[in-house]
Amino acid sequence: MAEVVEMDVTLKKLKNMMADFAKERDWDQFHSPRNLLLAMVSEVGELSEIFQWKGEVPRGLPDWKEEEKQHLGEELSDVLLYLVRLADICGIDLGKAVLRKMELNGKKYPVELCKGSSRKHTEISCKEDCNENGGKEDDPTK
Ligand SMILES: Nc1ccn([C@H]2C[C@H](O)[C@@H](COP(=O)(O)OP(=O)(O)OP(=O)(O)O)O2)c(=O)n1
Repeated sequence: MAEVVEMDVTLKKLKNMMADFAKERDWDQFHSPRNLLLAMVSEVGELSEIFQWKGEVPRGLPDWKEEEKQHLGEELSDVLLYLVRLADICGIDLGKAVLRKMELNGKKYPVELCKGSSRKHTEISCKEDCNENGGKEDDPTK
């Protein structure tokens, strides 16, 4: 098995690694936005297959064999790598975008309204919880 070099992983490093990987193989021609999106979705399918028919599984997957966990890691990695590459090819700074999105998520789901509830933000009750606009607006960020 190939030796795995331990190093700090950043989105920027992964982006550069994927760019080098494609360039070395003259694969830039295949890495179009649509192709990468389809490749990522098919890897999501492979990821789903691992969980298919197993029913709910406990967190940490305590009963899974090492090979099964390794396989899971491989499929998760494929999804991540294609996602990083797709963002790059589309000219999206994924690091910047994800930090901005986390900030938006925090505003959309304020702790005081959402703690212990899995309701979608459109279902958070404004009538009881933020009645400044007569309950007309469901989205607390607007
Ligand atoms: N045109 C391609 C083909 C592959 N890869 C890279 C990104 C993924 O991490 C991995 C995907 O390889 P495969 O398509 O061979 O998929 P799997 O590794 O899942 O193998 P299999 O489909 O046989 O299970 O290789 C890539 O960047 N560009």
